[in-house]
Amino acid sequence: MTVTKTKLNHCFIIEPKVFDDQRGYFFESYNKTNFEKETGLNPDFIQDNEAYSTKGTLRGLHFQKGEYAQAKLVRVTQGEVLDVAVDLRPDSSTFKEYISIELSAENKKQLFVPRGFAHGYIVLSNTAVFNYKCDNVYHKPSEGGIIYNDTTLNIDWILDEETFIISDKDKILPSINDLF
Ligand SMILES: Cc1cn([C@H]2C[C@H](O)[C@@H](COP(=O)(O)OP(=O)(O)O[C@H]3O[C@@H](C)C(=O)[C@@H](O)[C@H]3O)O2)c(=O)[nH]c1=O
Repeated sequence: MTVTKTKLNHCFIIEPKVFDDQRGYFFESYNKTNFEKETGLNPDFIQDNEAYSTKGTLRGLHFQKGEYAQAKLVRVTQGEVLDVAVDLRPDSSTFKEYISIELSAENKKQLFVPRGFAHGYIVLSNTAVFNYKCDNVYHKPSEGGIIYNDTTLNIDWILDEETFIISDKDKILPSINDLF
């Protein structure tokens, strides 16, 4: 696997080594030992999630607060998304900055999103299956979020906003400056 730093501290892009042969391909989608060696981090992943969405679906930007904060290792197993991570750690030199990266079943890239970040994605292909590992349990009362069209972040979600499919709860999230 190859691990590449992003401009956000502790947020890494992971590219697995893929073995192709006449049958198809094989790769290790997660290897704890190599992950820890290459990133210097040791998240204890305890939950795996999967979401299916259609084109234009935008989920985010989400986080869990306090003791229920979650780090996530995210990837796409069918289709393509634009994935976004926002640094919400006030003591970080990249506080209120974000990165975006295209994750797809084809490029097999993964993004490690640390605790203290907001995370979201939009589906660019007709459909997509999104998979991720979390190092903390889901806890609804601890949910928090930032509105996808936050004017401070000014994220380019690539697709036409009129086509976005967004949950009612995500349409009324606060701005980053309301939170901090
Ligand atoms: C995230 C989650 C949701 N649920 C339930 C709650 C709800 O009834 C249903 C759908 O939940 P949501 O609308 O919050 O799903 P979704 O908008 O896909 O939420 C996810 O978005 C991405 C961007 C993330 O980063 C994730 O951490 C998570 O917040 O699934 C669980 O049971 N366990 C979970 O871990």
